[in-house]
Amino acid sequence: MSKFWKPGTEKPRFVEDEEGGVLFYTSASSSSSGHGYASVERQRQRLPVFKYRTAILYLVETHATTIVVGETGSGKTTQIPQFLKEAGWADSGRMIACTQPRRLAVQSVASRVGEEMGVKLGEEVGYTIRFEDITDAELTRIKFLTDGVLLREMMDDPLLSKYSVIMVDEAHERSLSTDILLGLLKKIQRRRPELRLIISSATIEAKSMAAFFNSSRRLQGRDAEGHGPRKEPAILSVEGRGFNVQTSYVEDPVSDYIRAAVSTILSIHDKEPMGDILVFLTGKDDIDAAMQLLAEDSHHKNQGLIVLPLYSGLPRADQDLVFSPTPRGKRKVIISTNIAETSLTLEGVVYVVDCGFSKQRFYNPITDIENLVVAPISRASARQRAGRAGRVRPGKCYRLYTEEYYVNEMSSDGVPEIQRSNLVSCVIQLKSLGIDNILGFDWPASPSPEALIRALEVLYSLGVIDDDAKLTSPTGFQIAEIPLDPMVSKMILASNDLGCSEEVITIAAVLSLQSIWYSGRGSEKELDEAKLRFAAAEGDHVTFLNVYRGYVESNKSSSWCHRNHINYHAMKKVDDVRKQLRRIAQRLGIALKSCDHDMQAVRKAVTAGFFSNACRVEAFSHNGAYKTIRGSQEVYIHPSSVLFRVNPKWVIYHSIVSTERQYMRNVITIEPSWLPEAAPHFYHRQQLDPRLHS
Ligand SMILES: Nc1ncnc2c1ncn2[C@@H]1O[C@H](COP(=O)(O)OP(=O)(O)OP(=O)(O)O)[C@@H](O)[C@H]1O
Repeated sequence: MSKFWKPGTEKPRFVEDEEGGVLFYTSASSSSSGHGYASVERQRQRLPVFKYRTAILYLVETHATTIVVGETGSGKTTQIPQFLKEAGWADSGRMIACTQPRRLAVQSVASRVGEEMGVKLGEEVGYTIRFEDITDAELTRIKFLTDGVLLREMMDDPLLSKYSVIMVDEAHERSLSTDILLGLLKKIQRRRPELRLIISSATIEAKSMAAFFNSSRRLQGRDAEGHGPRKEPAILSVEGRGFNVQTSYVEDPVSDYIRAAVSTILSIHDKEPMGDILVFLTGKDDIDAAMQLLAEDSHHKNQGLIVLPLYSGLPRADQDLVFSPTPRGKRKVIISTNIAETSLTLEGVVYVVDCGFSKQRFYNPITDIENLVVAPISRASARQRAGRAGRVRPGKCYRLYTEEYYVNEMSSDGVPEIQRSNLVSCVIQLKSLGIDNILGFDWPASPSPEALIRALEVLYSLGVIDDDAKLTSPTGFQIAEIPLDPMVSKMILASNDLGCSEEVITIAAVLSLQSIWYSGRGSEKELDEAKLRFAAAEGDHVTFLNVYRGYVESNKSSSWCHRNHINYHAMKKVDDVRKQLRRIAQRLGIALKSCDHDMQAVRKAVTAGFFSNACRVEAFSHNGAYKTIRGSQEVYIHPSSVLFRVNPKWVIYHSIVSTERQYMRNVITIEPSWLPEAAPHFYHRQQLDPRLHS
């Protein structure tokens, strides 16, 4: 039976892995970071992928699809787009695209490549992520972008005609957008034989990728005259990795990975030479808890540590701190979610601490609930995490799980996101690109028919598709054009008739961020008090409106935000997203109108989009339990909501997070009679009436 490490009793003890502790090797010697072009050029030439330059260019020239397999740190992301540019693939106004599953990776890889090429970011090298476009229509030749943004670009340019080569990076991650993209790119290739695809993937996935791109008979060989690229994919394996990363495992399983991570950090700081530490935990709550524990360290082993969080909703200024050089004599500790798992190079990082878990989406089509659940990572993820050390010098990785668990129990790859997600956004995207037979679409990994049917049902109820499952005009086309979750887009459309588009656009902008509150260490009480100053009886959405109004009345002042525990950078982002959404709304013919204080209009607009997330409080519940109307699932209001402990009878939630319970985040009160009005097919009156009288 496994032994468990008890927090506070002893520290986790590590053993090196049996292969001599060496996961990665290189012939290159350690180097410090390069400043100036010459040293950057030397660094480029040391990367394993450099030796394959000619082979890569030959394969891209002669094959429609090239799958490049290589270890993390071999230089695929930063070098291949440059090789292509140097070889002329971006001449005559053409462009090279490189997609990433994560926004942070897009930004950081683009700035690295810009630096290596000695050009200003946004000119020859640029990037686009949702709501942020740092490219120049005339100048940009290499463009980094999220796979989701490339999918959006297809709405205006279905054949992606401005790109000569599209590199889909980190394809093994099997993100939802990557899988949709791969299916669509395969289709585009038939219409544009001159388009070249490069799929960069970890070893295990390469064969299935090749099989996918090879799976159509029509794709084999060259054209009738023997011209053009070969249509069956080429696979190139890039041998060689970054620097040595010595891996250790705990001897016995740990029962509390946050405490184990903190004592590992302190022990590295105590015993190991200088070098930054990157710690992988699962989410902001974990990160806050670990930061708190580090701050409380009574033995003062934390002296000289600069502790920084890293997660997807973090404001840009805080993100920049993570990438900034570590002051002399100090050691940075970056505590991150899995957003730092792939494609990132954090120059100072020598040590990686991996808790072995991440937050993952799981959608249940029966209950129609998509949860973010803390679940074990795969071996592929663990290797990616270890690969964040050893990028510019040798490193060490401390895994907070046993080697036995890593070898025998951890799954080799995770389940593709498409098989564990709500598919509403995915279906509308395909529909808007004219793909009507969703069930027959050529997916790299098939989604479950139940999830597809659920998505079609919700889209039908939203009025996005008609009886023939085609996009409705104008509603369906309008919703597809707004770069937001279709439910949020529907809420914006509904606000037109309800005369509250200004308010609803503000709410949509706030919901597009993770949080607008500033939750510093030990300031939970002050944050709760600040929230009370804005709290609205109608719920969180209306509270956001109060905050935004206050922000505008303060002349968008940073000190006002500071005083009220509101994140100033988040508010600036809200303003920015708001401006973009207002422009889109105007283009779609939505009148920009304010309803002033008529919050019923706002609540009805939210209901129009989110009717499928309606819940009713349990009649005899003393602990604030709710039941979802559609799936009869037990859910609770999240403690961060202004309606926590208020427990109004009928509510609608924006999303669910699962910890020990299923918690509703961002909750608003509604009248039950609005549900059948908003979605008559979804809610029949008969279904609701008995509950109304209970
Ligand atoms: N910002 C940076 N500062 C210093 N060196 C960097 C930076 N970005 C990349 N490098 C160097 O380039 C190497 C290759 O990075 P690149 O992202 O191209 O690798 P990769 O093969 O795509 O790996 P991954 O799949 O992990 O992203 C890094 O290991 C590092 O040595």
